[in-house]
Amino acid sequence: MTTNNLSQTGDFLSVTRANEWHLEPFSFSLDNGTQVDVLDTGVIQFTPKNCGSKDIVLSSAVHGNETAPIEICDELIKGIIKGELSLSHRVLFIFGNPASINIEKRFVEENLNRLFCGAHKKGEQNNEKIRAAKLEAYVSQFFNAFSDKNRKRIHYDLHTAIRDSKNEKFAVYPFLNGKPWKKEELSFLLSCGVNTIMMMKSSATTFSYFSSSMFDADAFTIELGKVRPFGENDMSRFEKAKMTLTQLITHDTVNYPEFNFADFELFEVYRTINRTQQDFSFPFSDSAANFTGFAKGELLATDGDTDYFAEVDGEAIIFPNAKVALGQRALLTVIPLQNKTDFV
Ligand SMILES: O=C(O)CCC(=O)N[C@@H](CCC(=O)O)C(=O)O
Ligand SMILES: [Zn+2]
Repeated sequence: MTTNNLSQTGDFLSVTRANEWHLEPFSFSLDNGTQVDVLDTGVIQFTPKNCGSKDIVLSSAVHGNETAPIEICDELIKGIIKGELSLSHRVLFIFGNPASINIEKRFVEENLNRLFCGAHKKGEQNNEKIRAAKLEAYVSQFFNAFSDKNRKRIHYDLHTAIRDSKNEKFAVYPFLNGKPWKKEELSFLLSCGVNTIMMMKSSATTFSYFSSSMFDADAFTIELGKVRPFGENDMSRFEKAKMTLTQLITHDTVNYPEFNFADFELFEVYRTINRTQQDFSFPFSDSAANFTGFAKGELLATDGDTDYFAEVDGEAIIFPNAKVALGQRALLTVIPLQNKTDFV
Protein backbone atom coordinates (compact mmCIF):
# COMPACT_ATOMS: atom_id res chain seq x y z
CA MET A 1 0.00 0.00 0.00
CA THR A 2 1.45 3.35 -1.02
CA THR A 3 0.18 6.72 0.06
CA ASN A 4 -0.76 7.41 -3.61
CA ASN A 5 -3.76 5.12 -3.68
CA LEU A 6 -5.14 6.10 -0.27
CA SER A 7 -7.71 8.25 -2.05
CA GLN A 8 -8.99 5.12 -3.89
CA THR A 9 -8.84 2.49 -1.14
CA GLY A 10 -9.33 4.59 1.97
CA ASP A 11 -6.98 2.14 3.69
CA PHE A 12 -5.29 4.59 6.04
CA LEU A 13 -4.71 1.83 8.58
CA SER A 14 -2.36 -0.03 6.22
CA VAL A 15 -0.53 3.21 5.36
CA THR A 16 -0.18 3.83 9.09
CA ARG A 17 1.09 0.34 9.89
CA ALA A 18 3.67 0.59 7.09
CA ASN A 19 5.03 3.83 8.60
CA GLU A 20 5.41 3.11 12.29
CA TRP A 21 6.64 6.43 13.68
CA HIS A 22 6.58 8.97 10.88
CA LEU A 23 4.84 9.85 7.61
CA GLU A 24 5.36 13.00 5.54
CA PRO A 25 2.16 15.07 5.46
CA PHE A 26 0.04 15.13 2.29
CA SER A 27 -3.43 16.25 1.29
CA PHE A 28 -6.15 15.59 -1.24
CA SER A 29 -9.83 16.36 -1.56
CA LEU A 30 -12.85 14.14 -2.05
CA ASP A 31 -15.48 14.52 -4.80
CA ASN A 32 -17.91 15.91 -2.20
CA GLY A 33 -15.46 18.73 -1.40
CA THR A 34 -14.15 17.31 1.90
CA GLN A 35 -10.51 18.23 2.45
CA VAL A 36 -8.33 15.32 3.64
CA ASP A 37 -5.09 16.18 5.44
CA VAL A 38 -2.78 13.38 6.48
CA LEU A 39 -0.78 15.10 9.20
CA ASP A 40 1.46 12.18 10.15
CA THR A 41 1.30 8.41 10.42
CA GLY A 42 -2.00 7.52 12.09
CA VAL A 43 -3.27 11.10 12.04
CA ILE A 44 -5.85 12.07 9.41
CA GLN A 45 -8.01 15.18 9.46
CA PHE A 46 -11.26 15.60 7.51
CA THR A 47 -12.71 19.05 6.85
CA PRO A 48 -16.07 18.99 5.07
CA LYS A 49 -17.03 21.95 2.88
CA ASN A 50 -19.43 23.10 5.56
CA CYS A 51 -17.53 22.73 8.84
CA GLY A 52 -20.64 22.12 10.99
CA SER A 53 -20.60 23.00 14.65
CA LYS A 54 -18.48 20.22 16.18
CA ASP A 55 -14.76 19.44 16.23
CA ILE A 56 -14.53 15.70 16.86
CA VAL A 57 -11.40 13.69 17.72
CA LEU A 58 -11.74 9.89 17.54
CA SER A 59 -8.63 8.08 18.74
CA SER A 60 -7.85 4.38 18.90
CA ALA A 61 -4.67 2.28 19.15
CA VAL A 62 -3.31 4.40 21.97
CA HIS A 63 -2.75 0.79 23.08
CA GLY A 64 -1.78 -1.28 20.04
CA ASN A 65 -3.39 -4.58 21.03
CA GLU A 66 -6.87 -3.05 21.56
CA THR A 67 -8.03 -3.93 18.07
CA ALA A 68 -11.84 -3.56 18.02
CA PRO A 69 -11.75 0.27 18.21
CA ILE A 70 -9.07 0.25 15.48
CA GLU A 71 -11.40 -1.77 13.25
CA ILE A 72 -14.29 0.64 13.93
CA CYS A 73 -12.20 3.71 13.04
CA ASP A 74 -10.68 1.95 10.01
CA GLU A 75 -14.20 1.33 8.67
CA LEU A 76 -15.30 4.91 9.34
CA ILE A 77 -12.21 6.34 7.60
CA LYS A 78 -12.73 4.05 4.59
CA GLY A 79 -16.40 5.03 4.39
CA ILE A 80 -15.52 8.74 4.43
CA ILE A 81 -12.75 8.50 1.80
CA LYS A 82 -14.86 6.32 -0.49
CA GLY A 83 -17.68 8.87 -0.26
CA GLU A 84 -20.09 6.44 1.43
CA LEU A 85 -20.27 8.65 4.53
CA SER A 86 -20.76 12.37 4.19
CA LEU A 87 -19.42 14.37 7.13
CA SER A 88 -21.35 17.12 8.88
CA HIS A 89 -18.45 18.17 11.14
CA ARG A 90 -14.66 18.35 11.23
CA VAL A 91 -13.16 15.04 12.37
CA LEU A 92 -9.61 14.12 13.39
CA PHE A 93 -8.89 10.37 13.52
CA ILE A 94 -5.82 9.18 15.40
CA PHE A 95 -4.26 5.70 15.47
CA GLY A 96 -2.12 6.46 18.50
CA ASN A 97 0.71 3.94 18.52
CA PRO A 98 1.16 2.25 15.11
CA ALA A 99 4.34 0.36 16.05
CA SER A 100 2.51 -1.25 18.96
CA ILE A 101 -0.28 -2.37 16.60
CA ASN A 102 2.32 -4.23 14.56
CA ILE A 103 3.83 -6.04 17.55
CA GLU A 104 0.31 -6.68 18.95
CA LYS A 105 1.26 -5.21 22.31
CA ARG A 106 -0.10 -2.50 24.60
CA PHE A 107 3.02 -0.40 23.94
CA VAL A 108 6.60 -0.67 22.68
CA GLU A 109 8.68 0.92 25.45
CA GLU A 110 6.29 2.91 27.55
CA ASN A 111 2.51 3.27 28.05
CA LEU A 112 1.53 6.13 25.71
CA ASN A 113 -1.57 6.83 27.79
CA ARG A 114 0.52 8.02 30.73
CA LEU A 115 2.52 10.54 28.69
CA PHE A 116 0.07 13.36 27.96
CA CYS A 117 -0.30 16.75 29.65
CA GLY A 118 3.43 17.26 29.23
CA ALA A 119 4.46 14.03 31.01
CA HIS A 120 6.38 13.14 27.82
CA LYS A 121 8.90 15.86 28.66
CA LYS A 122 10.12 14.05 31.76
CA GLY A 123 13.07 11.62 31.76
CA GLU A 124 14.93 10.02 28.91
CA GLN A 125 13.19 10.41 25.53
CA ASN A 126 11.85 7.44 23.57
CA ASN A 127 9.57 6.97 20.57
CA GLU A 128 6.39 6.96 22.65
CA LYS A 129 7.31 10.22 24.40
CA ILE A 130 8.03 11.84 21.03
CA ARG A 131 4.72 10.51 19.70
CA ALA A 132 2.78 11.86 22.72
CA ALA A 133 4.26 15.33 22.13
CA LYS A 134 3.26 15.19 18.46
CA LEU A 135 -0.27 13.96 19.23
CA GLU A 136 -0.72 16.82 21.69
CA ALA A 137 0.32 19.23 18.93
CA TYR A 138 -2.09 17.72 16.35
CA VAL A 139 -5.00 17.83 18.75
CA SER A 140 -4.11 21.40 19.77
CA GLN A 141 -4.02 22.68 16.19
CA PHE A 142 -7.29 20.87 15.47
CA PHE A 143 -9.19 22.41 18.39
CA ASN A 144 -7.53 25.81 18.04
CA ALA A 145 -8.27 26.15 14.31
CA PHE A 146 -11.57 27.90 15.12
CA SER A 147 -11.83 30.45 17.87
CA ASP A 148 -15.67 30.35 17.87
CA LYS A 149 -16.59 29.56 21.49
CA ASN A 150 -19.90 28.03 20.37
CA ARG A 151 -18.24 25.09 18.63
CA LYS A 152 -18.55 21.83 20.53
CA ARG A 153 -15.26 20.04 21.12
CA ILE A 154 -15.33 16.28 21.51
CA HIS A 155 -12.66 13.63 22.05
CA TYR A 156 -13.59 9.98 22.39
CA ASP A 157 -10.53 7.83 23.08
CA LEU A 158 -11.58 4.26 22.26
CA HIS A 159 -10.06 1.31 24.13
CA THR A 160 -10.75 -2.27 25.17
CA ALA A 161 -9.90 -3.67 28.61
CA ILE A 162 -7.34 -6.37 29.39
CA ARG A 163 -9.72 -8.33 31.63
CA ASP A 164 -13.31 -9.33 31.41
CA SER A 165 -15.62 -6.79 32.97
CA LYS A 166 -18.84 -7.44 34.84
CA ASN A 167 -20.07 -4.38 32.96
CA GLU A 168 -18.69 -5.13 29.51
CA LYS A 169 -18.67 -1.55 28.26
CA PHE A 170 -17.75 1.38 30.45
CA ALA A 171 -16.35 4.87 30.21
CA VAL A 172 -13.91 6.91 32.24
CA TYR A 173 -15.18 10.48 32.74
CA PRO A 174 -12.00 12.49 33.34
CA PHE A 175 -11.82 14.75 36.39
CA LEU A 176 -13.61 18.01 35.49
CA ASN A 177 -11.95 20.21 38.10
CA GLY A 178 -15.30 21.02 39.70
CA LYS A 179 -17.42 21.44 36.57
CA PRO A 180 -20.65 19.44 36.35
CA TRP A 181 -20.98 16.18 34.42
CA LYS A 182 -23.11 16.34 31.26
CA LYS A 183 -26.26 14.25 30.91
CA GLU A 184 -26.17 14.67 27.14
CA GLU A 185 -22.75 13.04 26.99
CA LEU A 186 -23.99 10.14 29.10
CA SER A 187 -26.92 9.76 26.71
CA PHE A 188 -24.46 9.57 23.82
CA LEU A 189 -22.55 6.85 25.68
CA LEU A 190 -25.75 4.92 26.38
CA SER A 191 -26.54 5.01 22.69
CA CYS A 192 -23.10 3.41 22.13
CA GLY A 193 -24.15 0.62 24.51
CA VAL A 194 -22.12 2.05 27.41
CA ASN A 195 -24.25 2.31 30.56
CA THR A 196 -21.45 2.27 33.13
CA ILE A 197 -19.48 5.42 33.87
CA MET A 198 -16.61 6.00 36.28
CA MET A 199 -16.16 9.56 37.53
CA MET A 200 -12.50 10.37 38.14
CA LYS A 201 -11.57 12.48 41.15
CA SER A 202 -8.15 13.78 40.15
CA SER A 203 -6.04 14.94 37.21
CA ALA A 204 -4.27 12.38 35.03
CA THR A 205 -1.77 12.17 32.19
CA THR A 206 -4.17 10.32 29.88
CA PHE A 207 -5.19 11.41 26.37
CA SER A 208 -8.81 12.05 27.36
CA TYR A 209 -7.81 14.14 30.38
CA PHE A 210 -5.52 16.17 28.09
CA SER A 211 -8.39 17.16 25.76
CA SER A 212 -10.82 17.66 28.63
CA SER A 213 -8.55 19.86 30.74
CA MET A 214 -6.73 21.79 28.00
CA PHE A 215 -9.58 22.36 25.54
CA ASP A 216 -12.72 21.89 27.61
CA ALA A 217 -13.62 19.07 25.24
CA ASP A 218 -16.28 16.54 26.17
CA ALA A 219 -13.75 13.75 26.45
CA PHE A 220 -13.89 10.15 27.63
CA THR A 221 -11.80 7.02 27.67
CA ILE A 222 -14.33 4.48 26.40
CA GLU A 223 -13.79 0.78 27.08
CA LEU A 224 -15.83 -1.06 24.46
CA GLY A 225 -15.07 -4.67 25.40
CA LYS A 226 -12.10 -6.95 25.92
CA VAL A 227 -8.68 -6.97 24.23
CA ARG A 228 -8.57 -9.51 21.37
CA PRO A 229 -6.31 -9.91 18.30
CA PHE A 230 -7.51 -8.76 14.86
CA GLY A 231 -9.96 -11.25 13.41
CA GLU A 232 -11.16 -12.42 16.84
CA ASN A 233 -13.51 -9.55 17.65
CA ASP A 234 -17.23 -10.25 17.44
CA MET A 235 -17.97 -6.99 15.64
CA SER A 236 -21.71 -7.37 16.30
CA ARG A 237 -20.90 -6.37 19.91
CA PHE A 238 -19.61 -3.03 18.64
CA GLU A 239 -22.46 -2.26 16.22
CA LYS A 240 -24.22 0.24 18.51
CA ALA A 241 -20.98 2.12 19.10
CA LYS A 242 -20.17 2.21 15.40
CA MET A 243 -23.68 3.32 14.47
CA THR A 244 -23.73 6.06 17.12
CA LEU A 245 -20.30 7.36 16.07
CA THR A 246 -21.42 7.31 12.43
CA GLN A 247 -24.49 9.38 13.32
CA LEU A 248 -22.37 11.78 15.36
CA ILE A 249 -20.06 12.62 12.47
CA THR A 250 -22.62 12.54 9.65
CA HIS A 251 -25.63 14.31 11.25
CA ASP A 252 -25.83 18.00 12.12
CA THR A 253 -27.46 17.10 15.43
CA VAL A 254 -28.43 13.81 17.03
CA ASN A 255 -31.28 13.53 19.53
CA TYR A 256 -30.81 10.82 22.14
CA PRO A 257 -33.64 9.41 24.28
CA GLU A 258 -34.42 11.42 27.42
CA PHE A 259 -31.80 11.07 30.17
CA ASN A 260 -32.79 8.82 33.04
CA PHE A 261 -30.48 7.96 35.98
CA ALA A 262 -32.07 4.49 36.15
CA ASP A 263 -30.49 3.61 32.80
CA PHE A 264 -26.95 3.95 34.18
CA GLU A 265 -24.56 2.46 36.68
CA LEU A 266 -22.48 5.39 37.93
CA PHE A 267 -19.34 4.93 39.98
CA GLU A 268 -16.78 7.22 41.55
CA VAL A 269 -13.17 6.40 42.13
CA TYR A 270 -12.63 5.45 45.76
CA ARG A 271 -8.83 5.28 45.54
CA THR A 272 -5.87 4.62 43.30
CA ILE A 273 -3.22 2.10 44.32
CA ASN A 274 0.17 2.59 42.69
CA ARG A 275 2.88 -0.01 42.34
CA THR A 276 5.91 1.28 44.23
CA GLN A 277 7.79 -2.01 44.78
CA GLN A 278 9.08 -4.77 42.49
CA ASP A 279 7.25 -7.18 44.71
CA PHE A 280 3.62 -6.30 43.89
CA SER A 281 0.77 -8.79 43.75
CA PHE A 282 -2.97 -9.28 43.85
CA PRO A 283 -4.66 -12.03 45.86
CA PHE A 284 -7.22 -12.62 43.07
CA SER A 285 -6.66 -14.44 39.78
CA ASP A 286 -6.14 -12.97 36.32
CA SER A 287 -9.69 -14.02 35.54
CA ALA A 288 -11.18 -11.74 38.22
CA ALA A 289 -13.31 -9.29 36.26
CA ASN A 290 -13.35 -5.51 36.44
CA PHE A 291 -16.13 -4.31 38.81
CA THR A 292 -15.78 -7.34 41.11
CA GLY A 293 -16.71 -6.06 44.58
CA PHE A 294 -14.89 -6.97 47.80
CA ALA A 295 -16.14 -7.12 51.37
CA LYS A 296 -14.70 -4.66 53.88
CA GLY A 297 -11.42 -6.11 55.26
CA GLU A 298 -10.65 -8.36 52.27
CA LEU A 299 -7.14 -8.09 50.83
CA LEU A 300 -6.99 -6.12 47.55
CA ALA A 301 -3.27 -5.84 46.82
CA THR A 302 0.19 -6.20 48.32
CA ASP A 303 2.91 -3.68 47.46
CA GLY A 304 6.15 -4.80 49.13
CA ASP A 305 5.39 -4.75 52.86
CA THR A 306 2.14 -2.85 52.46
CA ASP A 307 -1.18 -4.69 52.33
CA TYR A 308 -4.23 -2.88 51.01
CA PHE A 309 -7.58 -4.06 52.36
CA ALA A 310 -11.05 -3.11 51.16
CA GLU A 311 -12.17 -0.21 53.33
CA VAL A 312 -15.88 -0.34 52.51
CA ASP A 313 -18.22 -3.16 51.55
CA GLY A 314 -18.50 -3.43 47.78
CA GLU A 315 -15.23 -1.63 46.99
CA ALA A 316 -14.75 -2.84 43.41
CA ILE A 317 -11.59 -3.36 41.36
CA ILE A 318 -10.88 -1.71 37.99
CA PHE A 319 -7.85 -2.18 35.70
CA PRO A 320 -5.77 -4.35 38.06
CA ASN A 321 -2.34 -4.75 36.51
CA ALA A 322 0.57 -5.92 38.66
CA LYS A 323 3.03 -5.47 35.79
CA VAL A 324 2.82 -1.68 35.41
CA ALA A 325 6.05 0.31 35.70
CA LEU A 326 7.07 1.35 39.21
CA GLY A 327 5.21 4.48 40.29
CA GLN A 328 2.26 3.85 38.00
CA ARG A 329 -1.37 3.01 38.74
CA ALA A 330 -1.76 -0.71 39.38
CA LEU A 331 -5.38 -0.63 40.53
CA LEU A 332 -8.36 1.69 40.76
CA THR A 333 -11.17 0.97 43.14
CA VAL A 334 -14.69 2.35 42.76
CA ILE A 335 -17.89 2.66 44.75
CA PRO A 336 -21.35 3.72 43.55
CA LEU A 337 -21.51 7.47 42.86
CA GLN A 338 -22.56 9.10 46.14
CA ASN A 339 -23.85 12.45 44.93
CA LYS A 340 -25.98 12.68 41.82
CA THR A 341 -26.71 16.41 41.98
CA ASP A 342 -23.70 17.64 40.04
CA PHE A 343 -25.15 17.09 36.55
CA VAL A 344 -26.32 19.47 33.84
O1 LIG B 1 -7.80 -3.09 31.14
C1 LIG B 1 -6.88 -2.42 31.56
O2 LIG B 1 -6.21 -2.75 32.57
C2 LIG B 1 -6.51 -1.11 30.89
C3 LIG B 1 -7.47 -0.64 29.83
C4 LIG B 1 -7.03 0.76 29.45
O3 LIG B 1 -6.18 0.92 28.62
N1 LIG B 1 -7.57 1.76 30.18
C5 LIG B 1 -7.09 3.11 30.08
C6 LIG B 1 -7.91 4.00 30.98
C7 LIG B 1 -7.45 5.43 30.88
C8 LIG B 1 -8.16 6.38 31.85
O4 LIG B 1 -8.01 6.19 33.06
O5 LIG B 1 -8.82 7.31 31.37
C9 LIG B 1 -5.62 3.15 30.52
O6 LIG B 1 -5.29 2.44 31.49
O7 LIG B 1 -4.86 3.87 29.91
ZN1 LIG C 1 -6.28 0.91 26.47
